[in-house]
Amino acid sequence: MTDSINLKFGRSVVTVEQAWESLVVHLNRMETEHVPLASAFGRRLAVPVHADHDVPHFRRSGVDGYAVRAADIGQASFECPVTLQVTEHIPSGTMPQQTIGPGMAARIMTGAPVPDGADAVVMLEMTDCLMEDSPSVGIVQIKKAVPTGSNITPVAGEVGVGEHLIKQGERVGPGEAAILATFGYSHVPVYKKPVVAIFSTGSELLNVEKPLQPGRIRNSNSYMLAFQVEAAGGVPVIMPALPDDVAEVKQALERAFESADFIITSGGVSVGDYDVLVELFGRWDGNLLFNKVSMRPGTPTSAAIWKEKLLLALSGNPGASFVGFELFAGPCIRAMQGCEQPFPVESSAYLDIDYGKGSAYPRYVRGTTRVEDGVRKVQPAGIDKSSIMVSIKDADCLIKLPAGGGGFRKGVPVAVYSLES
Ligand SMILES: Nc1nc2c(c(=O)[nH]1)N[C@H]1C(S)=C(S)[C@@H](COP(=O)(O)OP(=O)(O)OC[C@H]3O[C@@H](n4cnc5c(N)ncnc54)[C@H](O)[C@@H]3O)O[C@H]1N2
Ligand code: MOO
Ligand SMILES: [Mg+2]
Repeated sequence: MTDSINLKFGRSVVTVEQAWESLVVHLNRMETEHVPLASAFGRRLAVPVHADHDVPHFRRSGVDGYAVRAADIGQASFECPVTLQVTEHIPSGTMPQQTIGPGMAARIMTGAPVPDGADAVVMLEMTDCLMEDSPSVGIVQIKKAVPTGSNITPVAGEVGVGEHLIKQGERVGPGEAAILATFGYSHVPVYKKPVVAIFSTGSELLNVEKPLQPGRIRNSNSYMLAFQVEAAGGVPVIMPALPDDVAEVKQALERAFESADFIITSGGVSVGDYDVLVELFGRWDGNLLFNKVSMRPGTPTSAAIWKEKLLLALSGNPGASFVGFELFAGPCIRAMQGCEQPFPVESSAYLDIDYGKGSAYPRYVRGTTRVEDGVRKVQPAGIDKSSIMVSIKDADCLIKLPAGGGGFRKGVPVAVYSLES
């Protein structure tokens, strides 16, 4: 009992940044697996990607037209076109058969290999095709002079062999998919997604399908957290909500640790009589990393290691759970999949309202940004209380307000952490 009282009231506080440091050293990288490229969206690469060939790997025409020798058409104009002999037609995907000599041209399509001897391509609109009686022979009139190199992408003009293209740990999005496909990754080595068990604690919680009962509420945090897990790239597993019973909570967590890579709980971390996580940490046989963070909401956020796995215990108030997840759990899920910079990145915006409340600890206010006349402005997404659930949906960032007494005036620049959507 004395221990748990100490844990409740005698907690030593760490900063958000110190909490980050203590978390990263205890995170385990996930194993890797190969997934089909079409299923790799949002996954994190387990290897760096280098070019194993040049792009393009042949001299590529950028337009539909005629491949020519620029010197041959140096005097060409609409009034005085230059006539060239057409040697062949080159569709995309076929190799030219003939070298372009003086006085010759080849009809060529966008994306096709430029024949040897040619050093420019003239757009079709600048030409007149004459005597096109056979597919391979004809005469063309060129009505415009173009400089050497026109409309040709040289070999390696986009990417040279050996070039580093994507870092290990980067998330696969549309641009990465294009690169991976270009270099033949039909299957992509990625980190496995961490399986994240989500427990809400509290005897007041009703399952979502249950009718309301006096004094009881439906469990909303588990679903909110599950979607946050998905957005961060993990696999959420919503576990049955736990009553305020230490033995039951301990047993459920120990069982979950057998299959989950990471456990998140919400509720039961404050100083209340039934705050079970505090009781549990009081007799914890693992490593307690922190149990108080200098932040609002979520001051009693706690983290512990048990058998090399991480347990993050978030405050039960919905706003505190949401913010605690974004500051700590999301980064952990990203780091477990090799993300090099998993923590929120700070940018800035101008505060769009007076914010009256000072705070003993830095505040991480759920915020909504907008751009007006090119200026990024931000304001709280709703009533800024950690018990308020309904405005979480409007938050696209966290506004970081430093600790201090006086509040903040409209128009001051503030630090903002954008939330991944
Ligand atoms: N004497 C003090 N009381 C409180 C303090 C304090 O410093 N001294 N801190 C307050 C702050 S701040 C927070 S945040 C909460 C933290 O509470 P717990 O983490 O112990 O969470 P609970 O007591 O279990 O629940 C708090 C609140 O949130 C509701 N809740 C919990 N789980 C869910 C869920 N899954 N879905 C929806 N809502 C949930 C719960 O019903 C309570 O209303 O403590 C303050 N008190
Ligand atoms: O610290 Mo409580 O977690 O503000 O909302
Ligand atoms: Mg409580």
